[in-house]
Amino acid sequence: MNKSRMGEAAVRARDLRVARGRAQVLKGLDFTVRRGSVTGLLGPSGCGKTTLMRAIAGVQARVTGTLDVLGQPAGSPPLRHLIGYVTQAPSVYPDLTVRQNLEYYAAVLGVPRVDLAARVDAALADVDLTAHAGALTANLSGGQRSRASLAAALLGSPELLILDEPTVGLDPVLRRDLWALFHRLAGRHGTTLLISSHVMDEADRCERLLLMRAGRLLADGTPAELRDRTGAETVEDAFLRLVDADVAEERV
Ligand SMILES: Nc1ncnc2c1ncn2[C@@H]1O[C@H](COP(=O)(O)OP(=O)(O)OP(=O)(O)O)[C@@H](O)[C@H]1O
Repeated sequence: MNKSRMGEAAVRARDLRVARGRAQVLKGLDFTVRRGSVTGLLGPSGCGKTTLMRAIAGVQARVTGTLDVLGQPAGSPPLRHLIGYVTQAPSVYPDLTVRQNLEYYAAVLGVPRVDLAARVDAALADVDLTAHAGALTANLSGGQRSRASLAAALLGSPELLILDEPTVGLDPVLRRDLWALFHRLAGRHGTTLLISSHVMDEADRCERLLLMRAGRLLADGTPAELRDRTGAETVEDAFLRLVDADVAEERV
């Protein structure tokens, strides 16, 4: 990415609302995600993280308000090649090997034939799957399969990577390595990463945090700011205090 664009908004939401079924699932969110940053999206199960990610990726129906992504309205066709979205469900084909999957996705993404093998090798190395390149995807563990999906998303060198709980089911060493990869992508390529997680100790690995509860944004700031604001020692405690305060306010 052009360095001069760092610091611009990768995502800008104003009064963002989403209805699913009869319920209002996102209830008027206002936030900005800076280009080239690693932002964590945290909150209890069902608070709307996946819905928000789907809206940003342009695949969510019934979105109202303003939602600009990389300077264009979410869902605009040119954004398709600029965004990598890795859902919680692996998107790789079980009856192909890992390498065949990546070759297929590289071809779909329009990677030139001469670059294809090198790109696939780099993506395999990034997610630590080189040793499993020839394995049938059906025979991988759950964590290996989700890393194969992540490798597929990396092939297109997206400007915005949206990762829905990418570290679920991974051991601490792999989690640490993946977080190092996320920061490398942001630092070296200026990629913007929006990463959801349930795991609060991962919050400290993010530059910025968006804390959600029940379809609303509870807090938006750096881990240090959130700790200072609440007087808590950990982000987990800060989050719990913010939730408790929010629940108490609702009861009034
Ligand atoms: N297809 C759907 N139709 C109707 N409501 C839905 C649908 N999918 C999700 N919801 C509701 O929308 C709300 C937000 O769900 P969402 O999946 O965005 O939460 P989440 O924070 O990502 O949860 P988790 O951490 O468990 O993945 C929930 O109350 C859920 O029940």
